[in-house]
Amino acid sequence: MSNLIEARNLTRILRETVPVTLVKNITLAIGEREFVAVTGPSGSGKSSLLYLLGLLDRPTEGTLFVAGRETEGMSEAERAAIRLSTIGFVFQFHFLLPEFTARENVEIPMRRLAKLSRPAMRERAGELLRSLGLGDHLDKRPDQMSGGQRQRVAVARALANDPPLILADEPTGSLDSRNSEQVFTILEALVRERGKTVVAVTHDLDMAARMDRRLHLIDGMLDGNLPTETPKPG
Ligand SMILES: Nc1ncnc2c1ncn2[C@@H]1O[C@H](COP(=O)(O)OP(=O)(O)OP(=O)(O)O)[C@@H](O)[C@H]1O
Repeated sequence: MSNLIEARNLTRILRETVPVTLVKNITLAIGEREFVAVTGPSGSGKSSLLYLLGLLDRPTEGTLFVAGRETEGMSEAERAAIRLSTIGFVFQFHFLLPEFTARENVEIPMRRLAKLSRPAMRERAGELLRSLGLGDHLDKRPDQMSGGQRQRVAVARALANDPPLILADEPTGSLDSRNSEQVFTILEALVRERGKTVVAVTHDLDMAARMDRRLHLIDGMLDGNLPTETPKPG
């Protein structure tokens, strides 16, 4: 199994008047078809780690390979190209563009990648939304949908360019329990049925317990400095 992410001694220090260490000495590998939770107390560096792994931020020290490519010497344009094709993001808040329909929001990353024809993009956006139970909402704008529906549109948008890796920062953090469960089930199905790797920051320890692996952060460091392995079911 090849690794989608390999990080060695990843450290990120903010050079403020007083330096702030966001994450420190993180070494980890995440393979294909893994469902990984990032847990830890508030302020322990979970979001900071996810941003580094997603090439939204650069480490101060250490090396990071994403999909087999060393990222350190990359230009912003190269990093953006990898993000677009290899990584889908889901955040706590949906960040859909309010003036566009669900389908258009899902088409936007496809337009940026520009690999499909316009009709094929439209078709694929519709298929993705239907597969997430949103067939009746293709032409609705975000303000015409519920919170749970909007977050499912955000998941469809993350899948737009068929990336192998989905990074999610508290994807159920602003949802009620029923919608949280629905979004969790969708993320799980992305791994089990579509072969994606999902790495999700969560405060919800019950959810984390249902994932394959937990990366627990304390003060910016991995607990024990080793990923906690648990046997996979089956
Ligand atoms: N731009 C910044 N300037 C100063 N401190 C920062 C900045 N960004 C993050 N921090 C601090 O770095 C630490 C890690 O933040 P981070 O958001 O990664 O933690 P987290 O585990 O995701 O927290 P939460 O669970 O509350 O979202 C925190 O103590 C935070 O206050």
